[in-house]
Amino acid sequence: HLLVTTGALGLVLGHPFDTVKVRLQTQTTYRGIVDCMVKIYRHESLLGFFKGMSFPIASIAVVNSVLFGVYSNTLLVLTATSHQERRAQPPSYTHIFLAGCTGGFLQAYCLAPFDLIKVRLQNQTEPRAQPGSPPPRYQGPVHCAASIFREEGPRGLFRGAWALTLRDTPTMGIYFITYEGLCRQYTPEGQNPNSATVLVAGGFAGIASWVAATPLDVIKSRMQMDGLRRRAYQGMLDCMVSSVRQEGLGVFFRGVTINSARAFPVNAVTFLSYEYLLRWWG
Ligand SMILES: C[N+](C)(C)CCCC[C@H](N)C(=O)O
Repeated sequence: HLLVTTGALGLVLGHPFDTVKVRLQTQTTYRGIVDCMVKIYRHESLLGFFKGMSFPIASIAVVNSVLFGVYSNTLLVLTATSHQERRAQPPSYTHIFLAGCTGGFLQAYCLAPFDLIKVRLQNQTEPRAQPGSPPPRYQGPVHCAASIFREEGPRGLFRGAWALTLRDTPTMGIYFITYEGLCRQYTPEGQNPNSATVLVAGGFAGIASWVAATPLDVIKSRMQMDGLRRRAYQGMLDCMVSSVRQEGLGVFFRGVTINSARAFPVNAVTFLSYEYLLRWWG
């Protein structure tokens, strides 16, 4: 329950940052972080920052269980040491990286439809239902899922899933390597890292992996928005090429600043609850 509660809390607090990131990556109307925040607040009120939040919250438990479950089981298979023995016999960084990649690969498939609906809802700029004004295209997460299914077919729900998988497979390896590396650096041999170490290592793991993930994150978000009206991109490669042509190489780092600010607290609490769970039940 702790994993679920703190994970959800981190997600709620981090969501406004995520919304600004997604808008900066997929829309050209904003000049920067502050401009985007001011416009959202003016046109959509505070509620605008929380669009698309319910599905990520509903799915975080499943997605994180898949990620951390696959990660620790892959490590178990690779190293043949249990959780209890792990502090005495720490796994190699190669094994950590491979286990992280495996976890990232499998969680990406669970995440894909939820992430798609989140991005579509976050990009709706209409203010909340006002009498007289036309309603937004999607009325909520379930309506959004049903509309995508109807308009774009069942495969439509997996739009951008390939880019998401490519984004997450190596960067989840980086995520766990950074976390383990920092923990080992600041923990005496054979001991468990203390809470402060876990928080800081988790926070930096979040930042490091998100910085590495940003180029494909931009492409992923753009692929997910494609198909809404008419298709603009032939595929992932075409999306990359035309984005760079139109906006320069800087396009690959859209939203990296605001996303890093979000990543630190969110991933600090994620790893803290992971460590507590391991110690209680591991
Ligand atoms: C691998 N990648 C960098 C994409 C994500 C790493 C952190 C995932 C975490 N649930 C979060 O929302 O921050």
